[in-house]
Amino acid sequence: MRHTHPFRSNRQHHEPRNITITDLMQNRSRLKQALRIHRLSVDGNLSGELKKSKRIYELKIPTATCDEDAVRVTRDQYVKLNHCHRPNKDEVGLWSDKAQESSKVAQDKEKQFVQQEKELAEVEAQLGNYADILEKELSEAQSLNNKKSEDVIDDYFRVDISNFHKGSRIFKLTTHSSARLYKVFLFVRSSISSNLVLMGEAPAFFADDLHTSFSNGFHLKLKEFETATIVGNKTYVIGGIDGPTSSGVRIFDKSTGDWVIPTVLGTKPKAFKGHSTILLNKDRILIIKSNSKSNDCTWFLEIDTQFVQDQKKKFENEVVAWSMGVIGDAERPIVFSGPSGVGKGTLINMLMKEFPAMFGFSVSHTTRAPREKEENGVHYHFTNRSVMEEEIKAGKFLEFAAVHGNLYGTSVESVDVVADAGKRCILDIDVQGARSVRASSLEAIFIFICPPSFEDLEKRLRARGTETEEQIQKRLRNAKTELEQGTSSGLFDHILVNDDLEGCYEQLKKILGLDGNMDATPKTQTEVFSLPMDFSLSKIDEKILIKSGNDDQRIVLDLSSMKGGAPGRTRGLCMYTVGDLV
Ligand SMILES: Nc1nc2c(ncn2[C@@H]2O[C@H](COP(=O)(O)OP(=O)(O)O)[C@@H](O)[C@H]2O)c(=O)[nH]1
Ligand SMILES: Nc1ncnc2c1ncn2[C@@H]1O[C@H](COP(=O)(O)OP(=O)(O)O)[C@@H](O)[C@H]1O
Repeated sequence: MRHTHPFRSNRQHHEPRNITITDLMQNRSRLKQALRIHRLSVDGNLSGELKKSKRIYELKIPTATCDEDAVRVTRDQYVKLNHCHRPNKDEVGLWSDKAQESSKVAQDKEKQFVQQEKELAEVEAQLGNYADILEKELSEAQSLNNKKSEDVIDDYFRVDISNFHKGSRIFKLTTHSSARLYKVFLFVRSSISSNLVLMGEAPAFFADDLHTSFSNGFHLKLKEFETATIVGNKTYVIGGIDGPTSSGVRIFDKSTGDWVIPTVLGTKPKAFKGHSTILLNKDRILIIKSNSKSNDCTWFLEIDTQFVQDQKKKFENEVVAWSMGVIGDAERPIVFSGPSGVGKGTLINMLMKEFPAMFGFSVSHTTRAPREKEENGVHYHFTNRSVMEEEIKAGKFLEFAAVHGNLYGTSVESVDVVADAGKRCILDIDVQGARSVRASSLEAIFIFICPPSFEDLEKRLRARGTETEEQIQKRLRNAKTELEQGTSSGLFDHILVNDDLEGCYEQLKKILGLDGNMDATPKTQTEVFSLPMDFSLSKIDEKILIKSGNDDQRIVLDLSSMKGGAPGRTRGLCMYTVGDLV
């Protein structure tokens, strides 16, 4: 039986065409010869689809796979890349430089962002270089084509540079059907290592073992522990085991036919095996981890919440954000603001000393120098401006502001750490920061502390003895504005005058409901139970039923009091087991 040549263009058919493993294997030696490829991998992990539409071919390769490949190749310092293009001396030098850059990047996080940008520019430049090489080979191939008749590979793919853009690792390849070389260059940029890896041979792409077919008309082979959730034109593939090279989330956009690696914000769940998902309100995906404890099984991937929409504008890319679900109604965080020297720190210390199990302090980042008794990681995370600016760009901060000539910011993590300890979070931030937090999903209580008079404030600031005269002057100047804004903006729920310290502290406790006889233990603790390995999820109103496949265990996750969300925790969840579902 004459086998149809899988790579030969067929001008009669403009239907999508898949290359099967069988095709590939049968043509292997010929391919290798024609391509001068030493190794043609037919790797079960790689799958893709070769689609023909008029004269445009698209090669789609699951990006997570590319990622892993990319990193392996990076570590091997390019040697393994030498499959289909024998690099010249300059190129080898270039790539080993790049490999060195990669380890440097890993060691030196400070330079990561700058490095990424630099590398991206280099990739773009290199794409230009390779386009020239490809162009040359194309004409060679065309002349070959005139000499030989049969037995040749007659599709030639050329990287269409216009399709290379940030965040996407799928490249459209344009065919030149008269050419005799089949060669595909994959240009892959790894977002984590910020290194790039270039040039592999065309991996095996095949379609005969695709086992997941989606109603929205594309084929996708999911890896183990991956789930796919369809939201309109987009399919969110969430990875169960999250390697260091993968964001754990990739999105297939049906309208463009492209895979997109989104910018992932928030603290993502640690590696887990197995999970189920269910879409909520089209703006977030609920993820329930298998084989986990009820206090650590619920996560949300926000895909179109207000926060995510705002971030999409900022990053000009697809954005998703993780938020961990917290069972129980964790108490609202408390934001303290007030001019320098008013006594915020003093009041906060009193509160934390009297109720150590109840409150946790959000340790801010700052670029100001530490004071004599201040400890890194306790009073502040002391950092420098360039690092902090990079981290701000990377979305690490819930809020940040320039105060008295320095940068200050609350990282998402600093608030999460307190919530994870089951404690109520206290933030000491300026008025600008308070405004940002008000606009966020943190749902805090806002308390502004005033001095009895400006003279008292000045006295306290001088008596503290931690600032130079110049710094004191600057703080006093800023205090005027802060006092104006704090007392008139309606931003704060409570305004306390710190005249007599003890009196002020009593008032504070009253606001927080701590004045009577009360139990000063955290209120978030609820019974912890285990979730099964296999279960199904169904949604009934605002309740999610988690039903075990093996036994009669039924768990209800009640989302009716759900609040908060990225960039913090999603709180107010209630989870309980039931015998019979009513
Ligand atoms: N926006 C914001 N302000 C902060 C943060 N941490 C501290 N601040 C504010 O920065 C200002 C200066 O703080 P600091 O240098 O410790 O001086 P102090 O106010 O005199 O104790 C104060 O108003 C703090 O409330 C933060 O993470 N974000
Ligand atoms: N009610 C008060 N009366 C007098 N001194 C106070 C009072 N509250 C705080 N102080 C003192 O004022 C100084 C500044 O207080 P601090 O808590 O460091 O202010 P902030 O954190 O707002 O900058 C400290 O030396 C503190 O002991």
